[in-house]
Amino acid sequence: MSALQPAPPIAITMGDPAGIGPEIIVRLALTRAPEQAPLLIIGDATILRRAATHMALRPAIETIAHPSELPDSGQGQALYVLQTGEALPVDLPIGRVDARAGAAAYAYVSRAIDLALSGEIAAIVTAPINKAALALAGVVYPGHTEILADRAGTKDFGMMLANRELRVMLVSIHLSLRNAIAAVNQESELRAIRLAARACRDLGIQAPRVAVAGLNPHAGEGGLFGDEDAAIIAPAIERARAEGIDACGPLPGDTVFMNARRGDFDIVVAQYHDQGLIPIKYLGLDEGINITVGLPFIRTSVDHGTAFDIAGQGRADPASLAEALACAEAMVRAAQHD
Ligand SMILES: NC(=O)c1ccc[n+]([C@@H]2O[C@H](COP(=O)([O-])OP(=O)(O)OC[C@H]3O[C@@H](n4cnc5c(N)ncnc54)[C@H](O)[C@@H]3O)[C@@H](O)[C@H]2O)c1
Ligand SMILES: N[C@H](C(=O)O)[C@H](O)COP(=O)(O)O
Repeated sequence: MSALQPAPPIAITMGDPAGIGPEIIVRLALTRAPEQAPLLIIGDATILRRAATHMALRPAIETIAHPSELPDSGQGQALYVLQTGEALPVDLPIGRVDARAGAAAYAYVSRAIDLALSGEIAAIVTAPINKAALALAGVVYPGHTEILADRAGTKDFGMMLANRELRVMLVSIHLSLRNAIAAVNQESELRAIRLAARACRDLGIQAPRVAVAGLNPHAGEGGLFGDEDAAIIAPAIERARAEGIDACGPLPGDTVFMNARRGDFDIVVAQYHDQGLIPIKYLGLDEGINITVGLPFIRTSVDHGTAFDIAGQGRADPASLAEALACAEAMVRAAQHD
């Protein structure tokens, strides 16, 4: 896109209406400067108004039929809502798994994907969905990432979580631990290493240093604790190195994140969901974000879930959503200058 053309707006999907998504969106809007562009939300105006009322906040909440109706600037603290589907009942239970909420959350993401694929929005930022509610609504995908990748028609995608101290790319995402171990093969390793290097380059790191965490304790300790590290992961790293990627490992999973955090590596490839996400989330949910790598459009997300335990109490922190929006804005600017 030409640097002279304004980019289309970024859309935030509201997430599960019974979770903290609506309240962190309202709080985020009120942290913005009035001269900024207003937020475009794909969701439900009734539920956003309810969240604002619970918190005794009064942002302007307008509904629109298309992103092109969004004012350019001057209403930074307003929420413009692309209402998707029937309005939900104002007494929809808060903090509970509900099939109506799961179906609505899925509809918001689907609408966002349509708009991103047609170029009518520049990026998608997602507030959290609840996977149990999604499943109760009959949605077959476990999470956003799988929905986005399938709808975008790509199998070459990955989940990256990042904060100011660490970046992590996962070899597998939403699988049982047993299935995640079974999913460790040379192709899944190589794909994750390539995506990790690509994600870093997209963030402006010219020669990314990629560390690969081992699967077994002490990366197998010479075969004493399993042979996957030597038999599968090490050869995949060699293949990545032959392609020119500065990859090393497998390194013991219990210390590789510490080494990356002190600056030895730009990103760590983690062998399964919790191996990679525990170090990120342990540093705090407020700075972390989730980026889907490999899509034909930009997607960032909060690093936390629907937090049903505090939903409706006005205590949810919008910091991760603010970071996810800021990251999407930076990625849109970078893409404009490509
Ligand atoms: N981006 C996403 O859509 C996303 C991400 C993670 C989890 N989830 C889903 O969310 C649901 C609940 O997951 P969970 O309970 O494991 O994790 P969670 O992140 O919802 O909650 C974990 C803990 O962190 C707290 N917390 C989370 N976000 C917070 C915030 N913004 N401010 C203050 N405290 C916050 C919660 O109160 C809770 O104590 C699950 O269905 C899960 O799959 C969705
Ligand atoms: N694995 C993510 C996490 O724990 O933060 C989360 O489930 C979100 O995944 P999606 O972005 O695919 O919904």
